[in-house]
Amino acid sequence: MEYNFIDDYEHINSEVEYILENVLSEDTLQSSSPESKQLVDLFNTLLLNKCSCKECNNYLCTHGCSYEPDLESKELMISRDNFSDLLYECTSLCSCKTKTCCNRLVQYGPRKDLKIIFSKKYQSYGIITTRDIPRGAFICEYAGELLTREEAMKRVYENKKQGRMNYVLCLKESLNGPHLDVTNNGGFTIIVDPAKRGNIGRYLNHSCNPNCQIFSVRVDSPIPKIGIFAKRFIKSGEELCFHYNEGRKCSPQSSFEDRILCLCKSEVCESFLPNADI
Ligand SMILES: C[S@@+](CC[C@H](N)C(=O)[O-])C[C@H]1O[C@@H](n2cnc3c(N)ncnc32)[C@H](O)[C@@H]1O
Repeated sequence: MEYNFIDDYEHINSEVEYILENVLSEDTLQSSSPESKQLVDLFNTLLLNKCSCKECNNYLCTHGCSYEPDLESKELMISRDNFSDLLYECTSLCSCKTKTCCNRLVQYGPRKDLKIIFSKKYQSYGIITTRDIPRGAFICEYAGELLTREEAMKRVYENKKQGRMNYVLCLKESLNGPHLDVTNNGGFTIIVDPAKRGNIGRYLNHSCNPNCQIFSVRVDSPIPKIGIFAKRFIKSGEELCFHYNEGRKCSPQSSFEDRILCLCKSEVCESFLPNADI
C-alpha cells in the first residue's frame, strides 16, 4: 500500500473556493478577541510528539496505531478494536517510514471515486461513491474555515436569516479517549465552515441511519481534522451520509435555527436535522 496526497476534486459552484485543509477565516485573522488569538496560536503550533517505532503495527506506538490494512482491498482502515474517537497519526518527525507506516491515512487526502451529484432524496447536492468502500475506510476530511464560537454563531444566524444552507459543523471531542490532548485535556471543540471555502466533505448530507461516521484526527497540529470514515460496507452508487450529531459530538445547527425537516427517509428517522448548541 502506498499513499500520496492527491485531491483533484472541484466544486460544482465556482464561487466556492476549493481548499485541501482547514484554513483560518479572514475574520479570525483580523479580530483581536482572546478567542481568535487563541485559535490563531493553535493553528500556528506544531505538535512535536513522535514515535520511535521501526514499524507502527501495534499499540506500542506512541500514537496508538489506529489503522490496520484490510487483507482484501489492502487499504488502511480503522482497527476493529479501536475504541477511541480521537486518532493520532504519525508525522515526518517520527522514525517510522513514510511509505510503509500503517498510522498515516487522513494526511494523504480523500479517497478517489467520490462524485458530487444532485440528490433527489435531499433536494440538493450530495456525494456518491462509484466504487465499493469497505467498513472503516477513510472517505475524506470535512475541511473549511476554522471559526471561533462567536463567528460560528453569527454565520449560523445569518444563514438562517437569508434562508441559506448551513455548513457550520462543530466537533466536540470526548474527554474520555485514551489520549490526553496536551493543549486541552482532550476536551477540544473545533468549528469548521466549508460554505465559502471547503473541500469535497461539504457535500455529505445528514442521515439518521448513516453509512459514515466522524473521528477526530490529529496529524501535526493541536487542531484536529474532522475525518469521515465508512461506518459499514458501502456499495458503489450509494450516497454517503453521516449523522450531524452522532453521540452529541458534533452539531451543525445552532439553537437559532428553526428545525429543518429531515429528508433521510430512514426507518429510524428522527424527523428533524439535529439542532444543538455550538
Ligand atoms: C453540509 S450541507 C450538505 C450539502 C448540501 N446538500 C449541498 O447542496 O451543498 C448541509 C445542508 O444540507 C441540507 N441537508 C443535509 N442533510 C439533510 C437532511 N437529512 N434533510 C434535509 N436537509 C438536509 C440542509 O440544508 C443542511 O443545512
